[in-house]
Amino acid sequence: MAVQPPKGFLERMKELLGEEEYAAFYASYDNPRFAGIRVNTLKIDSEAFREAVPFELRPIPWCETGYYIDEQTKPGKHPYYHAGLYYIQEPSAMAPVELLEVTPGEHVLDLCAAPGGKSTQIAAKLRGNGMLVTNDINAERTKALAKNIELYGVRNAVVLGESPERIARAFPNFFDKILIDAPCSGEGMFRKDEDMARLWEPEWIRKYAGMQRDILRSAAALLAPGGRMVYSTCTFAPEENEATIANFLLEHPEFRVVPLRPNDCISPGRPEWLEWLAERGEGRDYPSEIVAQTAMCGRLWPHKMEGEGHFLAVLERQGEGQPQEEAAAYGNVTSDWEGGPRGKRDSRQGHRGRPGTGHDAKGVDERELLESWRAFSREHLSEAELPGEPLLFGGNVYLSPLTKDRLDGLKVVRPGWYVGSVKNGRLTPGQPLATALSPSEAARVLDLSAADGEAIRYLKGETLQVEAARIRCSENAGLKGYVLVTVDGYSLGWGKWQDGMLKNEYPAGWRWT
Ligand SMILES: C[S@@+](CC[C@H](N)C(=O)[O-])C[C@H]1O[C@@H](n2cnc3c(N)ncnc32)[C@H](O)[C@@H]1O
Repeated sequence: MAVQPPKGFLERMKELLGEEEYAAFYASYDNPRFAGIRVNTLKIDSEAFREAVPFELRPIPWCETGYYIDEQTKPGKHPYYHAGLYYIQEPSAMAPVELLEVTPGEHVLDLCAAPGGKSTQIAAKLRGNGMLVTNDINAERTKALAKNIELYGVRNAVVLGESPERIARAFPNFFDKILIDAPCSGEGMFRKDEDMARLWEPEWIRKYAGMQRDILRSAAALLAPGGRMVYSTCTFAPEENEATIANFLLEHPEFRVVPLRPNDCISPGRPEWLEWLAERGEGRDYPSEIVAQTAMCGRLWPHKMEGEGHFLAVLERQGEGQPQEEAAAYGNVTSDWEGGPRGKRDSRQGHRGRPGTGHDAKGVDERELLESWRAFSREHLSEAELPGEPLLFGGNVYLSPLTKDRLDGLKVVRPGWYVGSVKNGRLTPGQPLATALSPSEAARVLDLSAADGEAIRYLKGETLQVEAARIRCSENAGLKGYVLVTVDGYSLGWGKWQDGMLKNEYPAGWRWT
């Protein structure tokens, strides 16, 4: 057996599943774990991806952009990984976002998001239109979340490090879709993460169930009428799954479970386990219509499909949805937001639109800084208008899908797409500007090849010898200035060319090691 699950856990599972199913469940711990990658369609479409990558790919049935891979291929050791073309993700973890049914233009919240696997999946579905607010209460974990948002080229995300209650106070009824990938006792991850198996304690179940109920309560207040949310865990305990949903439905009659159609991969919820809990004095009796709805939730079982254990519930809030056409354009939220999630904004107010109106906390003049951004755009970017509201935050310039006042009083990790920092009136472009730019949006591009090792040398931070003829300049752009470095056409970072040498601007913390 590759991993030995805790004894107390196995005893519970035997009681819940019964002898026959338990035998199959237990045997699944003899199987190797499954590894997966998901295509980042913000950067490359699935067909081009299948042709480009050297890995053997096998489709994951529940995620159109997901593939099983052989872990031995080391997917993290390829320049395309550094170009953000794919995310390495456990296959079952790709299911919740598929059920959220995100469409471009929506306001989406990922409430428990770090390190950001599901947020990058949501962002790909938004295709740059609408807004993703991605949050995690753990400050340390929001660093990885912000990095993933940046590596995967997401332009329309705000990263928060807040409690769900405080977000609910700031954004009541604001979101069309919410993902609650809840903190849980992690019983479904023992095969993937041996530490989880070693550390697991039965007390965790009750502790996490309490947290999940609080988080769901806030999520309900954040969702617009007619909106949808998906609740997911990677644990088997009914206290954290069917019982959490039953309690939620009891408290929130305006919600109903959207039935999941069971198939070869998704098994139904286990309403009978509510009774099992009640008999042990650890649950309660629920009205029959609530019990029936827990059967419409989904379970992914390691003995029935190729992935780790998960629980899924799709919940819809009754009521009229907001008119979708108002959400269609990126950044259409006004600063004088009132009486509803969306206001209209003159679409001409793009990033060259409304000027800054004061000084930031460091006393820096916003107008001056925003002018530096405009000057940079003229010199180093092509004519294309980039989306979002330019705003100053901590001395850096961001393009944000929200206006600054909407974020007042919240713990903001990134108020939007980080485009650069300003020193002595000049903007130094940020790495996230490069990763989210397409080559056609940059004034100068140097394309490296993944095949000949030059891209890896760039990713290691080396200075490259580059003939002038290799730099592709847009009309009116000279060779001097920031060069967008790409690998086979996909953005990696910045460089600066002079006299046959490319000075490497790839950040030290991102380098190939
Ligand atoms: C299952 S993990 C999320 C994984 C993530 N969705 C992904 O796909 O990469 C649960 C996360 O919830 C966070 N968390 C715990 N309590 C929270 C709370 N009260 N509010 C928001 N996030 C919380 C944890 O820090 C943890 O990062």
